[in-house]
Amino acid sequence: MIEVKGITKKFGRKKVLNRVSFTANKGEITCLIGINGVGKTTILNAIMALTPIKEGDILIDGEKIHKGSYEKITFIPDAITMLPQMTIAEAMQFMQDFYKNWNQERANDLLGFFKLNESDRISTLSKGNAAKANLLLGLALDVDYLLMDEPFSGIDIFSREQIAEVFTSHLIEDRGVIITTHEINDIEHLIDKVVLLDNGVTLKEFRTEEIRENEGKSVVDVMREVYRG
Ligand SMILES: Nc1ncnc2c1ncn2[C@@H]1O[C@H](COP(=O)(O)OP(=O)(O)OP(=O)(O)O)[C@@H](O)[C@H]1O
Repeated sequence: MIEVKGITKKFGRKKVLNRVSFTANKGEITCLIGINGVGKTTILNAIMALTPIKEGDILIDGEKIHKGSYEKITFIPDAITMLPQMTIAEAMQFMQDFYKNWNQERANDLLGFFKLNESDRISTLSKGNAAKANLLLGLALDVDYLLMDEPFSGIDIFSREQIAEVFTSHLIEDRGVIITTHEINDIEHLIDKVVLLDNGVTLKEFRTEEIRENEGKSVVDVMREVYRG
């Protein structure tokens, strides 16, 4: 389990996160939702120790996060970070050389799943295929937790659907996933848990199945209540 406990982050005088807390379980998809600029990426960066936090703790499987924790967790940014002149095959080779937990078998599975051509250069990929190649490079790592920043952002509906399918496939297995989004519609059915954020605080944290079964509400219903109420 990833436990984010009361983290506070300031950029200059601006407090972006104000004691944000939530948990994300292994084997589940947890979605951080909030409008642009609410601090979703900053939370993922804080978990990855890419940005220092002022207060609070982050625990992974009960232990305070430390250097060794990053063998268990990976961050998939919202855009591919490989050099544009690389082919997908070269990008995969780079990952294999760099990370000892690279899983070539899963990478090949993902190539087929996303119908990507490994001889294509990154610079020539459509937005949708670039997003898929980006996910492939992260999902092929053998880690217990995957953090994904806006994996559905700016791509067409068919690519979104194909990316959504990967979440219910064997390619995710029993790993824990945290994704950020401001568009919930396409992916509501995939999500186990939702964390609603606003003004640097956690407004509400809930399990989708519970609100569906107990209150007959969708995630969007709860969002309307919380954000407009
Ligand atoms: N390095 C930085 N220096 C100063 N301010 C920053 C920095 N990074 C982020 N911010 C500010 O912190 C706030 C939260 O940014 P963040 O990128 O975490 O939001 P977000 O919810 O991920 O937004 P989006 O949906 O647009 O990606 C924003 O107001 C942003 O301008």
